[in-house]
Amino acid sequence: QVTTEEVAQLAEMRIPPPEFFNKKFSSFSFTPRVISYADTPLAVLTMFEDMGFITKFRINKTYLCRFILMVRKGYRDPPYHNWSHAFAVCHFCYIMYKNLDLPKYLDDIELLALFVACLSHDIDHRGTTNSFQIASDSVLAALYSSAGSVLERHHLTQTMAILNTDGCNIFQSMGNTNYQRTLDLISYIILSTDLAHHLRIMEELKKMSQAGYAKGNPGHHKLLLSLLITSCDLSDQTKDWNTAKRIAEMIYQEFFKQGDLEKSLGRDPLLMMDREKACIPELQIGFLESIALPVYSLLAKFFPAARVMVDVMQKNRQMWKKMKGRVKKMDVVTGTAMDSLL
Ligand SMILES: COc1ccc(Cl)c(-c2nnc3c(C)nc4ccc(C(=O)NCC(C)C)cc4n23)c1
Ligand SMILES: [Mg+2]
Ligand SMILES: [Zn+2]
Repeated sequence: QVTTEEVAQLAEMRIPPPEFFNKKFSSFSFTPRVISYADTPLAVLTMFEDMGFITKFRINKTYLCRFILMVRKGYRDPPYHNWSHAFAVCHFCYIMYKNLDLPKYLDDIELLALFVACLSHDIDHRGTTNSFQIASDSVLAALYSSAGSVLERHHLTQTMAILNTDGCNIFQSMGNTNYQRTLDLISYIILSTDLAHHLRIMEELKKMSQAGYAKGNPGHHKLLLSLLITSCDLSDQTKDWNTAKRIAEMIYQEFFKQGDLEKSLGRDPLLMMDREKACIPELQIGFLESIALPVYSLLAKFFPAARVMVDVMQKNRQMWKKMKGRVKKMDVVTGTAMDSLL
């Protein structure tokens, strides 16, 4: 629960314009992780307001404040899958809204569902993967493993639980039809944050990018919503090198903790989770080439303005290649130096 005081304190504040946080707040190059944890609820309010959602959907401001604070509280503090990640993800959704012409492709209600889903898409994440849930016979696996996307189903359940909490239902001013459609959209979008789902629809996404988007085709709306939230989920990698590198290292902190846990349980972790064997530059080059670059290349096919992020990501890949080269050389040098020392 969040306290009445916390909610009142946030609700009585005037909602500032985006520039209040930074004059580049709405640009692709802005790194949302510079906003302090304490200021993020107000920044989320600013984004809701700036996209016109509060007026358009007659959202009760106090309910919205309570909802935002409850979602923030719903996140744990693993190295990567914490509230800062959720805030970065929803910020990227906001800058796509501001810089790409999303309303030309998606309905208002789909955009609202996308933004809300970004906020809560990883809520109560434990810092371990779906396969770890299943292998460790966790409570979540017991609940959801038959349906797949174990963690994502849990994030969805937690989101619905908050919306069903007194004074948190930000959609209550909607008519029944729109209300139900919003919940259905949030469900679909959160479940589609499972990378396995994204990999399954890649072929369909490519076909849609070749055929061209048809606004009259509901299937195209769903495919695009999946692509957009995956773009948000990976968006740290579209930022400057220092940000991209720092966040990638955070992810491997989380992976290596899981690898240590698996070793202590007598199991062999994946290479990318084994701190003794993983070569982060090599793994990141692989992730950028096989997953991240195709995501933003597809995005740029629908939204040419997104091209800039492909270029930044290519530069980051070059930097990983340089890091890889340096590590290899160092190994050789150390090896030689060691021989001469011995
Ligand atoms: C969209 O859902 C997720 C869920 C969890 C994570 Cl950590 C990520 C994510 N966000 N940024 C990254 C970066 C920079 N590198 C990553 C390297 C590997 C993997 C990974 O899961 N590899 C397994 C393979 C079967 C695909 C994920 C990575 N990742 C995205
Ligand atoms: Mg997730
Ligand atoms: Zn995420």
